[in-house]
Amino acid sequence: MKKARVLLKPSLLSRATTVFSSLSPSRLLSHQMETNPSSDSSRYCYDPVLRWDPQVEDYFNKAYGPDHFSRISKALTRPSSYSCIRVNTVKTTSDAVIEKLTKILNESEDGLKLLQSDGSSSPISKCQIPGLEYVVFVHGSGPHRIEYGSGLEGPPKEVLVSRKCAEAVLRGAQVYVPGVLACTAHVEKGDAVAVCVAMEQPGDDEGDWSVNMTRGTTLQGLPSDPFYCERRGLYIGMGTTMLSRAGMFRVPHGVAVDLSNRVFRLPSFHNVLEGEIFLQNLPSIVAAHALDPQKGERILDMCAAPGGKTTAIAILMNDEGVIVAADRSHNKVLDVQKLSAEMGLRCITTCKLDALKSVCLPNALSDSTTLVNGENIGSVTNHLSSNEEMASGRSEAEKSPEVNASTEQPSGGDDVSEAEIRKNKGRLKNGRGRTQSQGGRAGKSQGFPPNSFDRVLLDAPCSALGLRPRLFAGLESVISLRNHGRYQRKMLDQAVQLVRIGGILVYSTCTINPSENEAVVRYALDKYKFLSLAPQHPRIGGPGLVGRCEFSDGYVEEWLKPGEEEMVQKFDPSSELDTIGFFIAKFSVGPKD
Ligand SMILES: C[S@@+](CC[C@H](N)C(=O)[O-])C[C@H]1O[C@@H](n2cnc3c(N)ncnc32)[C@H](O)[C@@H]1O
Repeated sequence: MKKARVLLKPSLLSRATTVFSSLSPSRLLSHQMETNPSSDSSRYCYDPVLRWDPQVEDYFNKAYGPDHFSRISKALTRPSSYSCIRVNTVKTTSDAVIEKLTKILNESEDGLKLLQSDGSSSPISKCQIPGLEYVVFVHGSGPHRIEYGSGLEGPPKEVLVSRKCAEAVLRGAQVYVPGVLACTAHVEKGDAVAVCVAMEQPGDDEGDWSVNMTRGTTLQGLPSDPFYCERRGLYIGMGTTMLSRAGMFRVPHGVAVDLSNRVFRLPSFHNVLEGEIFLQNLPSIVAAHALDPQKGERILDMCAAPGGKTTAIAILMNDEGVIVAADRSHNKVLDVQKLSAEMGLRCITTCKLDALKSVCLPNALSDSTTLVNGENIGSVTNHLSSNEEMASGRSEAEKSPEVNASTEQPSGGDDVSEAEIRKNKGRLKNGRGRTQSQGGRAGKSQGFPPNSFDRVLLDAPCSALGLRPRLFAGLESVISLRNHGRYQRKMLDQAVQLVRIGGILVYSTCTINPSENEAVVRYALDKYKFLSLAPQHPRIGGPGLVGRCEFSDGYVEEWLKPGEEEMVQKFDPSSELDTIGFFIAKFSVGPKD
């Protein structure tokens, strides 16, 4: 087995000093206590410091103020203190779900720990926010102080896991075999081990970070071990090995460590009450409410996978109307289909579509062929109507007056022949457009005509710098953060065209980065004078950032203007709501010139 390389070469020390400059004084002091590891309580604890690119840190310090950004940065390293569960009200009720979850918790060891941690009161409660009573919270606990070395003369045996594995474990997952990178020598099945995290370290080139460790490395529990210093304060729990050391690096999957004593205790509801509940962050649920979808409407979800918001919207519409759930990735579209089928939602139609090419120009499509959910619907003589039908999953003849009333009919829609309508009617009766019957194929779309949706959700791909827990953030530079914003503006340019006059456009991201939030809103309002910010219900997030930021390279980024900040919702991970970082803007679409 190859030996792990020592990571911090002398030439890198100056950079490493910058990287570690934000270490707390107690952690700096504990660097000097390597001689007696087992008594070093500041080593065997969970006290991570999130690493940022220095220029990004500087930018966020300017945007939020250093104290506030330091609180945000700390909050990002912890999981939210509760799991948020959206109940599928098409299938069940929150009371029924609470009853079932209580039973599940009472019957599991982890669940019992949660019940005990909170005295006599139940860790399960209904959300008190008006309109969100179908959301259920299961409260966890932590951070807990864990005695890693109690009763031991030397340091505890250790299992070192990847950062991604650790982030999942902090959310309640088990320690699975593929996440294990290194382990102490002579570990047998049933041994007590401390689990710690291998964090990315700076590489030779600027902005280059890697773990740089061979999987299967043997740890000696000595300061000469790879990652010895870097593991300080990165211990996430104590557990029992389910495999010997050799087994951990031989078998391809399975649980490596049963982590019974965790820094954070959060119930894992993986595969529980499938179809009846969906684990979803609170701001994502609020984003679906901000769209305010109405029964019978036609909605486009431009970046839909895995379908969390799509299904939330479908439930708000009581599964009546049409939601086109699009995503660039074929496999991810299949995930949306699977989720919709599990939840028993029939109003969702899926398609593979690049959001940057969502708008089709009628003259470019006269002889094109359109696939819907994997089925060829033939040459499109009138693309407008065919796309409309694709979105609706039914022909014009089948539409209820309610749909027609709430939908602006694009001109030329009645050019479709009677024969075409009859043909499609028959096909649709057999279920075309129903996600459940697709058998693992995602239909391609060539885009939609302008003004063809009542509402559009653009839940844009983003830097995800609001997701929690996050243990590392060094990969984003100010340039990459700006580039995310550019990509999102291009998507927004498409979204704006697809919403009908009088319709609604919701833009959301799961990042704290103003370049992807306030700056995108500024762009939209300045470029499209027919857009205006609309009030959101419920509004539980905080205000957006007002002002601008001037960068050292001369680039100026404009954010919100006074008066606009209360119209958006910015979810701050360090606030009392204890959510992920998230941003929602809702636009009304006025007459377009
Ligand atoms: C933030 S996630 C969406 C989460 C989803 N709305 C939900 O609530 O479950 C962003 C999605 O955008 C998709 N995506 C990225 N670039 C895209 C593009 N150019 N066109 C369409 N989808 C894209 C990704 O595949 C990813 O699934």
